[in-house]
Amino acid sequence: MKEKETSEIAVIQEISTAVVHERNVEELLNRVLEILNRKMGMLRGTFTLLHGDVLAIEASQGLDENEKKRGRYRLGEGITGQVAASGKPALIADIAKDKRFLDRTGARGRDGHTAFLCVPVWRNERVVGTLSIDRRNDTPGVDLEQDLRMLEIIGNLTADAVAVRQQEIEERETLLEENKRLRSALDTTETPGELIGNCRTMQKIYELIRQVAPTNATVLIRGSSGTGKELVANAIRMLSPRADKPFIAFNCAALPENLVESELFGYEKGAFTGAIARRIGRAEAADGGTLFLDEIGDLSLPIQVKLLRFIQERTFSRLGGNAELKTDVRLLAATSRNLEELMAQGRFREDLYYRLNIFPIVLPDLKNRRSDIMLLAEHFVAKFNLKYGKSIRRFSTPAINMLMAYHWPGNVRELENCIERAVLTASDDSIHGYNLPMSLQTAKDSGIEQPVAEGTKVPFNTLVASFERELIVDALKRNNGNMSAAARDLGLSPRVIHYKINQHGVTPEWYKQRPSRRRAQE
Ligand SMILES: Nc1ncnc2c1ncn2[C@@H]1O[C@H](COP(=O)(O)OP(=O)(O)OP(=O)(O)O)[C@@H](O)[C@H]1O
Repeated sequence: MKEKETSEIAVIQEISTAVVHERNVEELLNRVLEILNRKMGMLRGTFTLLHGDVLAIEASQGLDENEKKRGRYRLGEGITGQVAASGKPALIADIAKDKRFLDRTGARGRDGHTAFLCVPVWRNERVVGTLSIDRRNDTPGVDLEQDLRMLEIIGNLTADAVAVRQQEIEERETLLEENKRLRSALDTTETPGELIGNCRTMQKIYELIRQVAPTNATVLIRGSSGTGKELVANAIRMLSPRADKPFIAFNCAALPENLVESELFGYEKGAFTGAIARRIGRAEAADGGTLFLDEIGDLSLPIQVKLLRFIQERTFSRLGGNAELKTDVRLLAATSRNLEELMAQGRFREDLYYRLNIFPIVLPDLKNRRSDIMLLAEHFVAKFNLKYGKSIRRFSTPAINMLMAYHWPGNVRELENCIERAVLTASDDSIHGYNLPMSLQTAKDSGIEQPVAEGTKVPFNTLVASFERELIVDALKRNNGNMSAAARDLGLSPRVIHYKINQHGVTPEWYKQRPSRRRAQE
C-alpha cells in the first residue's frame, strides 16, 4: 500500500474513533479539525452549519474569534455558499486566482500557494452544513483531488454530529424566542405596543390583544378614525410569534378601485398596459408575517370575493396570471365603517363579514375615555419635547379644562396634532389655553364648561373618573407636586392617593412649580 493511502486510513481511523467516543458535539467537531491539521497538514479548517439560508462557522482551526464571526455566508454566496446550495464539492487550486473566493473571515494572504477545498455535509438527503480546509498547493506529492475525496468521507462520517449540533442550536433559538414572547405577553403591567391609556375599556382591550396575539386568528379592529386601530394591529403583531417577520399594511381606501387588486395580489408582465414586469403584491410580500388591511369596508364587491377566497384557502392569483399561489399570512383587518349597515345595503358580503368578524376588538372614541385625555396629552408633550428640543413640563388649569371639555371628533389623532401645535407655539415651560386651537377655545369661551360636549352621552363612571383626576391634579398643583401634602389636602391616605395617581396616570412632577414661574401659571 502506498504511504499516502496508509496515512489516510490512519486519519479516518482516528476520526471514526472520535465520532464513536466523543459525546460532546462541539468538542468532536474541533477534534476532527485538529486531526486534519495534525495529520493532513491543512492550514485552516472550518465546519459551517446551515440555519435558514445562512451558513455560520460552528467550529474552526486557525481562525480567531473575530475571523470566525465574520465568516457568514448566504446560500449561494461565495464558494461555501455555492457548495451548500448545489450540494457539490469545490476545489480551488489557488485562491489568489479565483474571484468567487470571498475571504470573508479576512484570514488569508493571497500568496499564490493556498488551495481551498470545500465539501457539503449531507444528512437525510439535505445539506446541513459544509466542511472546508485550506492547504498548501506546492507541497511535494500533494494531490488535491484525492484530498477532496478524503474530505467527503470525513464529511459523511461527521454528518450525524453536525446535524445534532444544528438541531441543538435551532432548538435553543426557538426556546429563547418563545421565552421572550411569553414574557412580554405575560407582562400585564406594561401596555402592549405603543398604546397609551388606563381606562377600563382600554384595559379590556389590552387583555383581548394579549389573548389573541399568540394565535393565528384573524382580528377585526373597529373604531372611529384616529382611535388607534393601526397601533392595535402593531401591538398584536409585536406580541405574536410573527413579531420579527414582515408587517405589511395596506389601506384599501387609499387607491382607485382598479388598482387595489394588483396592489394586493400583484400582477404578471403584460397583465395591462404598463405592466412591463411581474410585480408581487402585498399578500405575497407579507409571506410568513402579518398582513394588515385597513379600511376594509371600502373594498369593492369583486375584490371582496377574491379576499374571501384568500381568507378561506390562502390562495390567490396575480392579475393576468392563472397560477394558483399560496402565501402564509396572519390577517388583521380594520374599519371605521359600519359593516352591518353596509351589509344591509348589499355593499359588503355577508360571508366575508363572518370570516373577518371572528375576533372583533372595538376601540372607544376619545370622548368616551375622558380619564385618558390628560395621560395621552402628557405622553404627546414628552414625544414632541423630544422632537422639537423643548422642555415643557405642565399644563395650565384653563388648558386642562379645555382639553377635558372638548368632544374630540378626530379622536387621539386630533389630540396628538393639537399637542404638537401647542408644544411648537409654547413660549415658556407650560401649555396655556392660548396655545390650543380655536375650536377648543371656542368651546370654553362660549361657556360650555361642562366636561362633555352637548348631545353626547358619557357613562357616569367616566365622568366620576375625570372629576376625580381633576381633584387630584388641583391638589397637586396647590401643593407644589407634593403627593403627601395633596393627600392630606384631600383627606386621603398616602396609599390611596398613590393608587389613584397610578390609576389615572398622573405625573406629580408636572405640578412642581419653581417660585419664579408661579406667576406665569394662569
Ligand atoms: N392609545 C393610543 N396611545 C398612543 N397613541 C395613540 C393611541 N391611539 C392613537 N394614537 C395615535 O394617534 C394617531 C392615529 O392612530 P391610528 O393611525 O392607529 O388610528 P386609526 O384608528 O388607524 O385611524 P384611521 O382609521 O384614520 O386609519 C397615531 O399617531 C397614533 O400613534
